[in-house]
Amino acid sequence: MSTRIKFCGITRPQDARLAVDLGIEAIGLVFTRRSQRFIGISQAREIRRMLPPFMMAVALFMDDDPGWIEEVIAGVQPDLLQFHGAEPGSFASSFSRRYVKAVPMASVDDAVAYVGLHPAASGFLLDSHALGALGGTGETFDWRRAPRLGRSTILAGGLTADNVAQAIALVRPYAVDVSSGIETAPGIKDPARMRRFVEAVRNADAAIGK
Ligand SMILES: O=C(O)c1ccccc1NCC(=O)[C@H](O)[C@H](O)COP(=O)(O)O
Repeated sequence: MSTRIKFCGITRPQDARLAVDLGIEAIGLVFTRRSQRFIGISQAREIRRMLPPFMMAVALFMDDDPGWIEEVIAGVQPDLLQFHGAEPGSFASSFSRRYVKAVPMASVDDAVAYVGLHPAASGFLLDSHALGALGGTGETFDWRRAPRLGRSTILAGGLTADNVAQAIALVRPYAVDVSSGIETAPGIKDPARMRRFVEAVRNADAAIGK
């Protein structure tokens, strides 16, 4: 089973188009207003419409107001929600949509216990940031701390074309998630880096017989 790929923090149609052409599985749209990668509903809807069947639009939130989350769901129709804050499981599952919970690895000692707080989550995005801090920083964490969660493991935080092979070999994640490692500036993706990242993941899979 090949390693799935998600490009997070997409803000421009041309970047979404290349993501489609590269055959990756998902793009992330950031709806938390504090982010430099924030995207509004009308732009997000335009990008959402460009996605072919079986490619996901993931809506990212961080301790956002439930009214805003409902507005995004109604306006964009994301396939999956992704929560990066201190949202309890009851809150995350109250939108009747599948969701992924980010695990703030800088603040979490026992990732397995943290995961247990979200029994309804479809997956867990292991990210480098601390609880309450913004993601998309380009920082890595010690991959040896990654819990073994099988198909629920999404590895994130500081991945690039240069280090993703090592990360895949060590963690064997279901999917990898990248944002700043394929950018020239926050929210501005770089076509060459996007291509190199996908190539590096494909080569890493081949090297471990995946
Ligand atoms: O991207 C943001 O600005 C952001 C803001 C608040 C919470 C999460 C955010 N991003 C999450 C991601 O883009 C990724 O899931 C992940 O953190 C990877 O980022 P990077 O280290 O830049 O590859």
